Amino acid sequence: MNKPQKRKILVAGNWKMNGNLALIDSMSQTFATQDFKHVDVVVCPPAVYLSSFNEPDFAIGAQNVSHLDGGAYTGEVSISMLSELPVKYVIVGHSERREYFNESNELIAEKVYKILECGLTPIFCIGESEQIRESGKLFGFLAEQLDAVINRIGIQAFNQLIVAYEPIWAIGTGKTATPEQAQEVHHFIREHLAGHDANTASGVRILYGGSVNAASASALFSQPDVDGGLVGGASLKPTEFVNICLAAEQLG
Ligand SMILES: O=C[C@H](O)COP(=O)(O)O
Repeated sequence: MNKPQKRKILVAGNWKMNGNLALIDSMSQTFATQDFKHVDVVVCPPAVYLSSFNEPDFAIGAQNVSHLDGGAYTGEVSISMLSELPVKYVIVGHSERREYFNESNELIAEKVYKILECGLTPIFCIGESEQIRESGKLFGFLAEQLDAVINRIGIQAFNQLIVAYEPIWAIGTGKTATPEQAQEVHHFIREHLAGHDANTASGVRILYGGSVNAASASALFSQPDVDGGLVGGASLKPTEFVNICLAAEQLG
């Protein structure tokens, strides 16, 4: 099924704390031979490499930003600093930030606010652990994550951001959600947003993340409410990542 025109498929590669100058080189060379028209491609390298790409074929995203504006905060990077770089997107709320750096729903909502205020596009991640899913609290848990942003900024924030649904049990495990599992949750997310504003809900792009690879991409991205992917491990392999983007291109 083709996506509505306004929901162009987006494929974002999140390198996490991986990669080096050699990977930037080989990724750029691999993409230089491609011409994607029906898919937006984003590469999110570690912060030190955000200025190292000279690649017109994909956009650049940061993996994190501070909620603070500037000052004596060793190690932090502000949104105004990112906005001086060729950065269009910022991942926010990734489960690894929530778990290892204690980022709360409220802090994440504040970061989303800062990113939007500066005119960049948040890739706002939500997702549940296996334990939450098995306890039957899945939808309530995801609703809380969404509501933190709605309460801080309003539903209109979702006109300018991208949601990424990443079940934690599928991240880096090789255990991809089935297309049906992904669709069920993406549909819930869209319905939840529609409870606030139907028009906003129908336009928001919702990516799936969790062990996406070239073999699983097409079935996932062809689900009616799945508008692309946030790809971790497979985005570190240029040919595999291009093949995921090609699968998306064919659905466009
Ligand atoms: O941000 C990307 C996700 O955490 C997915 O990672 P993965 O594709 O390695 O499972």
